Amino acid sequence: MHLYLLSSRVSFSPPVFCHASSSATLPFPAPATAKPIPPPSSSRQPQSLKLEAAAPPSNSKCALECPHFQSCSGCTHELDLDRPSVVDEAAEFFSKLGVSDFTFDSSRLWEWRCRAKLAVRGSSATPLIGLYEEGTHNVVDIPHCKAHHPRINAAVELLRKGITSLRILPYDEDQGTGDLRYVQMAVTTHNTSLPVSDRYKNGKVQVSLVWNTRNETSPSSEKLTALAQFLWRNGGPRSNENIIHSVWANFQTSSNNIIFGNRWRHLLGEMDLWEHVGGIDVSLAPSSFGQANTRAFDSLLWKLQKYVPRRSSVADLYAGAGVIGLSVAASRKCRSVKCIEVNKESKLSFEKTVERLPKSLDGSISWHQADTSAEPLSWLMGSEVVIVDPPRKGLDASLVDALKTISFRNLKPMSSTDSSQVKEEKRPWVLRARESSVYVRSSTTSDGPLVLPQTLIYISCGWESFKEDCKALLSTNKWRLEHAHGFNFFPGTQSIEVLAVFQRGKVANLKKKKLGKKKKRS
Ligand SMILES: C[S@@+](CC[C@H](N)C(=O)[O-])C[C@H]1O[C@@H](n2cnc3c(N)ncnc32)[C@H](O)[C@@H]1O
Repeated sequence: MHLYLLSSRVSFSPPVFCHASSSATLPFPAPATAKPIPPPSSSRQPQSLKLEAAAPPSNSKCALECPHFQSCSGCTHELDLDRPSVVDEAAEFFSKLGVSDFTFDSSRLWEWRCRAKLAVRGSSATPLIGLYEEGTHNVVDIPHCKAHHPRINAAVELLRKGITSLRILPYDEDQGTGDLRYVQMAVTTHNTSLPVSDRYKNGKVQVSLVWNTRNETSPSSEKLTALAQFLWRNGGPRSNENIIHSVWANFQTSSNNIIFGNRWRHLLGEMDLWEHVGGIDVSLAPSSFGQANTRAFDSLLWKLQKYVPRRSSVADLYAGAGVIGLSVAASRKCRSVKCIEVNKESKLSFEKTVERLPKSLDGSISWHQADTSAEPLSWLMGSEVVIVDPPRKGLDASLVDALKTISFRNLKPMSSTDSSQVKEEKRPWVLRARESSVYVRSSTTSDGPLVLPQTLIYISCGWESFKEDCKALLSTNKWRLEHAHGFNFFPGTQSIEVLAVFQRGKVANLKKKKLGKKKKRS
């Protein structure tokens, strides 16, 4: 049994052609014969390509064929969706660092986006629902977006009808007036009442309406209720469309560019959105971070799990709702997993996900609301494996420094945050953070501070910042880079997701050590 203690710390569809192979790992480049791929909505197995530096360009023509490409800022390239050119650069980068196993996994090339935040502008008669035109604040309508899960496009059309028929006013940025500012569409593709092959295409959409009032008691809330009911009546489970999972409201009146305000209200439908990735059921509240490409994220999680030793102790930094940490807690039967995340809204989703973990797990699991840059050492000490998944800008400088300098000499500061001395902590910000932590106690105690991280797993969505962080980490010879993999998280862009595995110590030292041991034995 898990015991919770809230306690201290912180459509246009011309045929598209693309290389496709059922083989899991192919030498690159793939065979030159192009064959038609199934329609984008069908379920496809991920491909993993083993890449070498300076691989010759692929003949692949995996084309986006999106009618909005010229105007919308969402996608930056139309061809070779299966292999953005940054992959060659990555292969070369890792090869120079001595990594020989770099692979690139591609899953869905179209209809991959299961989470979208769209601006709502224009007028009630002609609403614009989409992304900004590059370099402007002009919103481009993208009803036939090829990256969106088709149910997102269907929900957007329903919303458009609702706005028009109920005369909802889209937000006017210059005046600060209007009702509806943004909409977030998040798709769950996990419906166990359907055969596995039908689940993805039959996803349901959690719609979050960002309303331009302080709260639900404001005069325009009647319109909000009417819009939610319109969506539910025409898209909910009793409708012919049956595409809406739930409707939420977020209240935001700020004049800045921040999409969401602090106040969330569940309006209709199921409260919890469940998805299944990395072998576990995960709950994703609309206010928590969620990965946009569900399928690619699932592939990454399965790969990542192999690099976490069984029964190890793990720290998951930049954890969101703890999906990565909890997935390894279950698959690797970890002794302890602690998740650290700055957004307090992720806590509830973490707790719900924990509730669905196998009851047989006996490791300790915790989630802490904290800024990892504030006292990074306190989160690193005591765990054998550290997983970092920072935003696009990369790791906080203080965390890079801590990773570069961490040694047993740092043990003293750690003891001051030991739970036996909680009463002595007087700093109000630390005490506040402690109050928002969640501990799942178990028969196994977590490691003490006398453990230093031996494995660092870096997940990156920002290639440029990753290269900088990687060079900084390797500069002191405290870490060596052992494995690297790329994942096609954002087809149509030059962004890839990277999974890099570092081990503590430099290669030369290790060899010396092994030689030394052999000599002693002989
Ligand atoms: C790329 S997301 C990864 C989330 C999570 N690993 C997942 O896959 O669902 C980065 C996360 O880091 C959090 N974050 C950003 N800066 C942070 C900081 N200084 N300390 C802790 N968390 C931070 C964000 O709120 C966000 O949830």
